[in-house]
Amino acid sequence: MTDFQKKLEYVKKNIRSYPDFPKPGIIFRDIFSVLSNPPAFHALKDALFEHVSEITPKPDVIVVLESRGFLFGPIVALHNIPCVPVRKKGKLPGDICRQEYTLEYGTDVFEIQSDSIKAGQNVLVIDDLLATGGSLKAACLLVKQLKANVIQCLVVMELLNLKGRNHVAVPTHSLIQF
Ligand SMILES: O=P(O)(O)OC[C@H]1O[C@H](OP(=O)(O)OP(=O)(O)O)[C@H](O)[C@@H]1O
Ligand SMILES: Nc1ncnc2[nH]cnc12
Repeated sequence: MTDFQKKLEYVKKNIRSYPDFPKPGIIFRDIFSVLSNPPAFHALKDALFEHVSEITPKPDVIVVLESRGFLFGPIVALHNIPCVPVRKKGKLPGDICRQEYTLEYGTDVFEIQSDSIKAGQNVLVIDDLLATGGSLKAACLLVKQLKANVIQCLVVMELLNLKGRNHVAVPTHSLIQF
């Protein structure tokens, strides 16, 4: 096992799981249990940095998804990559693009500021978790509305049984799988 894999095993061990939350049948994977454990959070930060430093071409922009994506995208943005938020409806000022999407437990609307990404830029989309893929799919469609290219979607955790990556039309990487 490489040091990189050991780090991720350690992080995975520190993710608490809550059966039947927020609805019966769903196992909630609580990423905040990593943030409350500094060695585990450091290990995750190192793994994220290592992964992103190997992406070619280097992304021009990182798009982060509200709200738990906001925990990790800005850390990676410290590689000197501009960081742009995708937020839930009604929270962003100025001209916006909008995309409705479905979740493992509901529906919502994502928005991005129209001038936040330039046409043709290479974008890395970051979120905490891939479940059904609805959120990443919507984020990719928003980037497409701005005529930019998603070169990769990156998540900390992927729920393999939901096969969400089949709904995301771009290369998708997860650090930890359940
Ligand atoms: O692959 P999907 O089925 O789209 O699900 C994944 C999304 O669901 C969760 O966010 P949620 O909308 O619950 O919001 P939060 O981050 O604000 O808690 C999670 O943080 C991902 O963004
Ligand atoms: N099972 C799950 N655990 C944590 N966050 C989620 N978001 C969507 N599904 C989730």
